[in-house]
Amino acid sequence: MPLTKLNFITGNKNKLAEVRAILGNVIEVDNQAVDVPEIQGSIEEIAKEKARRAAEAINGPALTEDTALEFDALKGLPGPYIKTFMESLGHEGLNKMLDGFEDRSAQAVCTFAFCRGPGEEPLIFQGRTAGTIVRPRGPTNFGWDPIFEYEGQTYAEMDKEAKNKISHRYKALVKLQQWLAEGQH
Ligand SMILES: O=c1nc[nH]c2c1ncn2[C@H]1C[C@H](O)[C@@H](COP(=O)(O)OP(=O)(O)OP(=O)(O)O)O1
Ligand SMILES: [Mg+2]
Repeated sequence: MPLTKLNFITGNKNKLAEVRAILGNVIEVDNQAVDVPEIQGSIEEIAKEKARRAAEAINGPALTEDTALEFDALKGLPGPYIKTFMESLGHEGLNKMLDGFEDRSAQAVCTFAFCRGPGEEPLIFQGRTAGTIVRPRGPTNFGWDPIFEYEGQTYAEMDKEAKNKISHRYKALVKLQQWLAEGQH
C-alpha cells in the first residue's frame, strides 16, 4: 500500500513547521504530539527506538526525528543529549563548554526514523550540516539556532527559506524524499 501521508510524531512545533515547509507539496504531513520516551545510546539507536515506540503508541505507521548537536572538541558530545544540555546550561553555558578549546566546530545531525507499525524494523534517513558554536545572535524561538553559525550567519539570523536549503533537517528530508520516490514502501 503506497504511503499517502506521513504521521510525524513530535512535540516540537518548530520541527513540524520546517518539515511541512520542506516537504511542501511532496506529501501530506500529519502530526501527533505523543510523548515518546527517549533511550540512551548512539544517535541511530535512539532514533530507531523512538520510531518503534511511536508506532506502538499509535498502533500504526510513525515518522519520528531526533536532533543531535555534536561538538567536535568534545568528541561528539552533547550529541543526542543536546536537549538536556540546552535546558540546563542555555546558550551561554553551551558556549562556555568550548571556551577552553580552540576548536568551536560542531555538527548538526538530524535523523528521521520511519516505522511501518508495531514490531517492524525502522528505516533511518540522516542529514548533517557543519557549523561553528558562537555567542547567541538572532531570534531565540528555536533551540540552539542562535548559537549555530553556518557561513557567517547563525541559523537564527537566516531567513527560514535559507535555513531550509542547507540545514541538517533538509538534508535528511532529501533522503526521505528519495525513498518515497522509489515507491518501495
Ligand atoms: O534545527 C534546530 N535548530 C535549533 N534547535 C533544534 C533544532 N532541531 C532540534 N532542536 C533542539 C530541540 C531540542 O532541544 C533538541 C533536540 O531534541 P529532540 O528530542 O530531537 O527534540 P524535541 O524533544 O524538541 O522534539 P521531539 O518530540 O521530536 O523529540 O534540539
Ligand atoms: Mg525529544
